[in-house]
Amino acid sequence: MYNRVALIGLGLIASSMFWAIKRGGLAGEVTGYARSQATRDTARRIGLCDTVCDSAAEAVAGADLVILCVPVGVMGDVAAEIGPHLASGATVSDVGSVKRAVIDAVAPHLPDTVHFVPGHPLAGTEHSGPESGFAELFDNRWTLLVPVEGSDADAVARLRGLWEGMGAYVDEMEPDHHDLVLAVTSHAPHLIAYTMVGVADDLRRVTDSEVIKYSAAGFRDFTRIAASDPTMWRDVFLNNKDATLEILGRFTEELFALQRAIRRGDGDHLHAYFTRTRAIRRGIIEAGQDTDAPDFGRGGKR
Ligand SMILES: NC(=O)C1=CN([C@@H]2O[C@H](COP(=O)(O)OP(=O)(O)OC[C@H]3O[C@@H](n4cnc5c(N)ncnc54)[C@H](O)[C@@H]3O)[C@@H](O)[C@H]2O)C=CC1
Ligand SMILES: O=C(O)C(=O)Cc1ccc(O)cc1
Repeated sequence: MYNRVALIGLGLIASSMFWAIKRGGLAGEVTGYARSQATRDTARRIGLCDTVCDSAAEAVAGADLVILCVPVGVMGDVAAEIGPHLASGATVSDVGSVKRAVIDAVAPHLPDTVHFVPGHPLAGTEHSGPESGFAELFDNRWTLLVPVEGSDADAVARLRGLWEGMGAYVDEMEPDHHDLVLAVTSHAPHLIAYTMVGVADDLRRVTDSEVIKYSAAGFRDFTRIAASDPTMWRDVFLNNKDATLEILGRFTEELFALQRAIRRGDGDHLHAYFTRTRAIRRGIIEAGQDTDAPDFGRGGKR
């Protein structure tokens, strides 16, 4: 599908992309670059990328697809570094969890001769680094492509084909809408998990290790999410500030209302609220929107 793909930043997402590209035979050659020597050494040792380059400029030279797989806060710096070395007609994409800030940071550094098609795979784990990737990460998960004004339709279609080849379902979305949707579905939930684990840690003196020993599914999931990479998540919140603050504002209002219901013993309020939220989960399943369901994607449910 592409002759030469360059992956910049060799962590969870880039390494998963590499293994998925190899699994599907989707590119002639894959080059890679990471800022730290240690990451490049690890990548070479485990056979991650056909060629690991010692500079970003070298990695992107002659590539017809370049994908920025670095934390959101450094996307602009990396774009400035590679801009002068991009091949004419190449597509530049990214996998950042935030889209508007990345577009604003990256676009000014790209020459007019390349196509910019931002993207975001809605798939990940709490692990990071070059050894954490696996070919199946994107299987049956959504990837959102977020074309910018003037994005070339052929470049978008070709990139869609690559993601589908890596096992993903693909949709397109407008950048600000993406950031609001992700604030609800991913960014605010991560912050809530971080907070809950922080609260448990503050209580450590009182609870000793019982919180960990007896943690039921809910808290266990929070600890998994709260183990995610601190640099990545710092950058997500600093770069999706408005949407995250909007959602957290609504969240705290609802939380206060539930808190008051508990204090007042208002069981009706609690029961009505939990009934409504249960219907949302059932709605996801009944509408055929659960990508984990065995028949998802068949029978026109997508
Ligand atoms: N981890 C996850 O679950 C998901 C992450 N993303 C997004 O994907 C991107 C990458 O995330 P991960 O692969 O999880 O991160 P990671 O921490 O596993 O890897 C990031 C890589 O970028 C390198 N790097 C950092 N600064 C750099 C620079 N200035 N120049 C070159 N390389 C640099 C690091 O050395 C590392 O190899 C982020 O923008 C994140 O928001 C998207 C979907 C899921
Ligand atoms: O591990 C999890 O539960 C995740 O939520 C993974 C994830 C993290 C960040 C993204 O932008 C997309 C997916």
